[in-house]
Amino acid sequence: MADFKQLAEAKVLEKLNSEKNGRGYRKMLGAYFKNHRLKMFTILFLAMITSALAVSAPLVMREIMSNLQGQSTSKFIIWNFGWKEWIYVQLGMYVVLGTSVYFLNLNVGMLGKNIEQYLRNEALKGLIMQDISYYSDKKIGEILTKIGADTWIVGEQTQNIPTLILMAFFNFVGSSVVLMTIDWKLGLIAVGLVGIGVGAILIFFGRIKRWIIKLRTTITYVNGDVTDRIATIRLIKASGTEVYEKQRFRDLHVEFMQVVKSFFTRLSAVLTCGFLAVMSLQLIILSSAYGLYHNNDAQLYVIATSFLSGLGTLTSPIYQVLRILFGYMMSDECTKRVFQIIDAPSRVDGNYFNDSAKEIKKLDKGIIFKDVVFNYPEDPSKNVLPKFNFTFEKGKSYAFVGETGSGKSTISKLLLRFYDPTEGEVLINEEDNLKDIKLKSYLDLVGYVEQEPQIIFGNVKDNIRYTTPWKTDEEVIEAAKKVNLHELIMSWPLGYDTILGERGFMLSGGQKQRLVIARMFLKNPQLLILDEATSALDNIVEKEVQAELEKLMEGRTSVVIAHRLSTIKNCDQINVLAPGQGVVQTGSFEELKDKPGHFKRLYDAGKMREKEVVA
Ligand SMILES: Nc1ncnc2c1ncn2[C@@H]1O[C@H](COP(=O)(O)OP(=O)(O)OP(=O)(O)O)[C@@H](O)[C@H]1O
Repeated sequence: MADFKQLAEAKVLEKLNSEKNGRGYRKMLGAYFKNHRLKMFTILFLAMITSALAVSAPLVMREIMSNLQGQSTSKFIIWNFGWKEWIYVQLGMYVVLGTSVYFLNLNVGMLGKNIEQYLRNEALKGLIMQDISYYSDKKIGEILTKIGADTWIVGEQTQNIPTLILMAFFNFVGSSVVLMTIDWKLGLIAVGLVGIGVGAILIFFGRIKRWIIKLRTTITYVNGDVTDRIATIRLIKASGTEVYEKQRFRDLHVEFMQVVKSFFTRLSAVLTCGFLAVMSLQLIILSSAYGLYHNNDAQLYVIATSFLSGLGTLTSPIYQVLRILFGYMMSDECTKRVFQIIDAPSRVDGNYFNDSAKEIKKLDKGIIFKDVVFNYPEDPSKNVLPKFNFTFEKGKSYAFVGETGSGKSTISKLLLRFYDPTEGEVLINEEDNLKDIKLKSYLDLVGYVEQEPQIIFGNVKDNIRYTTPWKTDEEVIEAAKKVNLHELIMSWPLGYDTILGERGFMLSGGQKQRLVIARMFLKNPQLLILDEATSALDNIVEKEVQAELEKLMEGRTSVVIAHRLSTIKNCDQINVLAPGQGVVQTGSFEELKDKPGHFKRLYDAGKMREKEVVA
């Protein structure tokens, strides 16, 4: 656990050093209001009314008290008001105040939620547009914390911050004027003391920022860890490590609670100081009032009551500034964290918004890897594919085999444009650089089946037509029949409307893979990429699924990546890769199996296992 503390500390330092780069809360809110001026003015207007009415309450109170004391009958514009009339004025003010408070709450409530939703949408857009390498070094739980909790905090605080700022300002200015009008000497003392209090808070809060960063970093780390463990629940269940994990979670939260405690110790200290300052202020004002007017009881009574009522509004900025600063710092930190996602540059631009990029309608020629060199951007010093020239002719099937780590899957990732080549080009239809075309138009022509079938949360129908949502129910059923899934699906009470579990728990490995193949039948791609599509299946199921795949491959350009040589026997060309060397052997299965070299070694090594299947 010690490394966890170091990590949080290191992150805080890194954050404080790179602070200037992030888009913070103020900038975000400013940009939002620039596009929503009406909303901004409505909130400003309502806050002004609310605060004007709140601060003028002591003035009306003074009139009521003076009239009750029989001191005067005041003129209000043109009428002479007695104490009863002033009470009606007060009641009328409450009605207007209530109405403006209602609409103010409604507007800022909606503002908060709109901002939360805006940030969440932008972050999700950023995540979807990211290239695959973005996910290599990030925990899903950490990303979810930013998308879920951080945007929520910004939304919640936004409901309070703009109103609090306006209220603090209007309350301070308004009640200063009112109190000075009532008695300038006492007013000056009160305003001066509140000013000193607010200044002290501002100085203190500069120091609390570090703790806010630490708090968010720590909870993000904890959430990342928890999500990661839940995702590997099978490993925990299969290892019987439940008790160990329970203790681990507890330890993790002990660390978190230590950070929380340090934070709240500091926050409580400043809140207490604020509270004591407000209390002392009342005492100081009352004593000063007594000192100034103890000879005149009636005046002392009027001034003391109206001042006490006004002091509440004058001192409220102390609490409001505290809440503003806390909320602002929290939101600023959370906004910066969300913008880390939104502003992260993607290494691959799929030309989704580039209207001048070419659309590919058909794959009517081959695909060429021209002088392709590839190193993963995550590990740029390691060369995975040295200079590599290769042509995938239209309609032919190509297999890539080789020992683990030789770069087989890398070829499929380059064909899918998960990555761009470090050097060289991938040419579609033998002439268009994959980097320059609209990626979606190309991917619409590509089918991809990988080892881990991707089942989305939803019903069977929607899963099968995930890439082709316009296909009819009949076509979906036809595709399911082709992969021998129809009867199984119909045996379920809800048939094709059955919801598949979040990660497809209801299906066996072979059934999931069949469902993905049905998806491909429906998509009818012109280029098919099978990356270890059957390697997670046992021999018998593999044989069945392999038969479905061979049906699917018929007449299409196919790229098959496989460990089990039985699955590539019928491919037109087999290419053997060696780590860091690229293709070291090429030929048909029959040509290569007896020829001394890499393939024969692989073949001989797997012979015992392959024998029953290949024969
Ligand atoms: N995201 C990545 N970042 C850095 N290096 C990677 C990444 N993915 C793969 N590699 C490295 O690239 C090399 C080739 O990986 P690749 O997955 O293409 O091998 P493979 O032949 O498909 O292996 P296997 O048969 O085990 O699936 C390996 O050394 C691997 O460690």
